[in-house]
Amino acid sequence: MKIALLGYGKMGKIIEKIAIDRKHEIVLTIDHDNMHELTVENLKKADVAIEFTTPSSVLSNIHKCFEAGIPVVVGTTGWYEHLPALKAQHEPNGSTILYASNFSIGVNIFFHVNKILAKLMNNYPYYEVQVEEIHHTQKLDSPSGTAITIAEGIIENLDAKRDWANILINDNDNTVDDNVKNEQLLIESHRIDSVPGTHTVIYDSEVDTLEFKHTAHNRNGFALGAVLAAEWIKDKKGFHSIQDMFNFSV
Ligand SMILES: NC(=O)C1=CN([C@@H]2O[C@H](COP(=O)(O)OP(=O)(O)OC[C@H]3O[C@@H](n4cnc5c(N)ncnc54)[C@H](OP(=O)(O)O)[C@@H]3O)[C@@H](O)[C@H]2O)C=CC1
Ligand SMILES: O=C(O)C1=N[C@H](C(=O)O)C[C@H](O)C1
Repeated sequence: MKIALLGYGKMGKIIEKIAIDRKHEIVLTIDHDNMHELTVENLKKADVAIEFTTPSSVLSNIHKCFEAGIPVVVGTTGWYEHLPALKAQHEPNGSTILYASNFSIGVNIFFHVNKILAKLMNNYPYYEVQVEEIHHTQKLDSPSGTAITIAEGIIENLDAKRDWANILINDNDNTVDDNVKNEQLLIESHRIDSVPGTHTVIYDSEVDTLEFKHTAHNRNGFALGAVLAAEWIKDKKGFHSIQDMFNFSV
């Protein structure tokens, strides 16, 4: 499969290696300093594009891929508020995209179990729930896309929570935000050195604490998931989330 790589940072470089190991060919690599090469003509040389850039560039990159008529796998986070409008405008034209706040298999299992756990916790209202995410200090968006997906999974299934609120906590800052209302699910974001991504759902009561946690040891799981997604989407049409690719059952 011929792949166009949009974004050649921490993720782009690992994706390149895994794609080559899986016998794919990288026919175009776009980074900040050669953006002029991101043309419809160049994109048409690829079967699929994989996009891991920044929240401010992702939308225009998606539009370029749609214009070129190639499917695009999007890992960039921090842009999902534009998804409904993008879908309404482009799905009817047969444009193809697969997006995920997290491509790792472990996190997608986590998403699934998180929903089941939230439903169960309706029976135990004396537990207060909170989401915590920890990422490296270069991360541009907060809360993380993964934390938002986790929060949405809880809000869909736990009657006590209606929406989420975020606080970004700096090292050694124990500020508690009084503005978070009872019916809001708190997402606490921490930025520490080079942490690849840690997410925890915490149910706390007076007598005990229940913690459900995913820790990424490195970025390889995200990158492999993105290449698998590119293989999956190559001959499909329309708007897909990664849930369409995974089919969990027990
Ligand atoms: N869904 C998932 O599983 C995962 C998602 N992510 C998300 O992916 C995104 C990228 O992460 P990461 O690789 O760690 O970030 P990096 O900052 O390491 O890489 C982003 C790269 O994109 C480049 N870039 C900036 N603007 C453009 C543009 N217009 N076109 C092409 N390239 C551009 C940057 O160049 P320069 O530095 O010169 O500006 C940089 O090299 C983030 O949004 C992150 O949250 C990350 C890991 C997993
Ligand atoms: O920026 C990152 O690094 C990551 N971003 C994604 C997110 O926002 O959830 C996925 C992963 O946690 C790493």
